[in-house]
Amino acid sequence: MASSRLPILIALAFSSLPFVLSHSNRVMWFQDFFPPNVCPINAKANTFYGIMFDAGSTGTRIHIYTFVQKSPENLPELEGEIFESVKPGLSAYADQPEKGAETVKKLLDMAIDAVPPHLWKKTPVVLKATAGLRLLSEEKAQALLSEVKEVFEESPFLVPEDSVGIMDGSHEGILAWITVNFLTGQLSGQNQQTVGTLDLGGASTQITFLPRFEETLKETPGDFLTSFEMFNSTYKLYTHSYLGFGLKAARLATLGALNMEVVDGQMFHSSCLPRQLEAEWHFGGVKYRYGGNKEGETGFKPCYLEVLKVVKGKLHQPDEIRGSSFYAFSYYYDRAADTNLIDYEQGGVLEVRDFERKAKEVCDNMERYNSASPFLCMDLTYITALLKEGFGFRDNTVLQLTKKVNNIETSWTLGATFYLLQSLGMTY
Ligand SMILES: O=c1[nH]cnc2c1ncn2[C@@H]1O[C@H](COP(=O)(O)OP(=O)(O)O)[C@@H](O)[C@H]1O
Ligand SMILES: [Ca+2]
Repeated sequence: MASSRLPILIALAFSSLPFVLSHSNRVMWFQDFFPPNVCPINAKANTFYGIMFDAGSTGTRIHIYTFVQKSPENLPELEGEIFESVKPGLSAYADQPEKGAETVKKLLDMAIDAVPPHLWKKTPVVLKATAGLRLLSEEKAQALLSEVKEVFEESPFLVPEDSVGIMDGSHEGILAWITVNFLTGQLSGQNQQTVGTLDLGGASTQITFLPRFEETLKETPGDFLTSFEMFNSTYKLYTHSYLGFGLKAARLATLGALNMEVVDGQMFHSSCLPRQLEAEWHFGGVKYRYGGNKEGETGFKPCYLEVLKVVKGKLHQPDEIRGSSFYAFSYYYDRAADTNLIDYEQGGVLEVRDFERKAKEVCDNMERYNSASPFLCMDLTYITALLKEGFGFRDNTVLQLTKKVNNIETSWTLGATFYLLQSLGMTY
């Protein structure tokens, strides 16, 4: 595991996050962990762990973070991460919650191997679900979550209150922003130049940035702005999570199948798909049949018009972002890597117009790209439309495509772990 030696500098809680414990709780926890007069001396003795599950719409992932407290007066440092994932996500087990929880158990077994036994009881484990569970009925989502809670309670780890739940979409954006800006060193020291973040999941998408202009704050709807404190600064972030605008939900919307009572055998067509295609697709526990326009048009132009209906006028467009550059990950990264716009391991820097160029290339030569994924044309066209017509980015807006920084995944889970540890008094 590579050591990134990054001090945890996230010190305070969101007023809106339900993570705050009483002061007395915090002190107790801390005393238990580092009893007075028994100051840990070697690095091993002062290592601690945090386990955060991301129950995403397309997969479940475990992030096991290792931290080292070098000395009592210094802030803990992030030492590394163990990451593993399984597909499909919990929402695919909407009708078999026990089976869904088994996938979590398999991942949790990794943590049993990774965390030394004497620290199990002091290692917190938390699972936060995102858009996949948000889209399920309350009853089905709760059934899944309570099975997961049971798995946690049967494990040897520390199970805090609220250890299993559905995360608010705005927290998803803010926590990812904290992760990226922490990993890139923007949250410490002087001359902070924070970067905005774009996350494209399967079922929802988030945009988050720190507005620089008073004008942006004035023209932004109140529920797109969240304040929180870190060190002695207050950050007022612009963030929004658009449910139903993730890449896979957008496929359904483009096909006209999103939120539809799908009749058995019903076929959905699109000009974004290879003409002769006829196939089935399972998403969120529902089976969809889809195919190309056998007789009608196919290719980039008609596809863009179809996709445009999904995004046009549906998203707030802050003027300020047109000239800024953003970090983009998740499906932005995956689709850019799939089409060699960036290196799969290294990531890279792109402009919005690169996605459009690639979308044209793929959509106008659909049969050639068919083998990789029949949805490649639709996905790239959606990304292009989302960036340009949805958020209002310019053709030359720069995107930094990133999967990992210092060998740590760029995921909201790290930001969430900071808050978890904070709430347990393991950082200060
Ligand atoms: O920690 C991570 N590392 C790498 N990729 C991730 C991680 N978390 C999410 N992803 C990416 O997120 C995308 C899927 O989104 P997800 O399943 O989280 O949907 P949701 O956010 O709408 O619930 C995929 O591109 C997947 O590779
Ligand atoms: Ca996600």
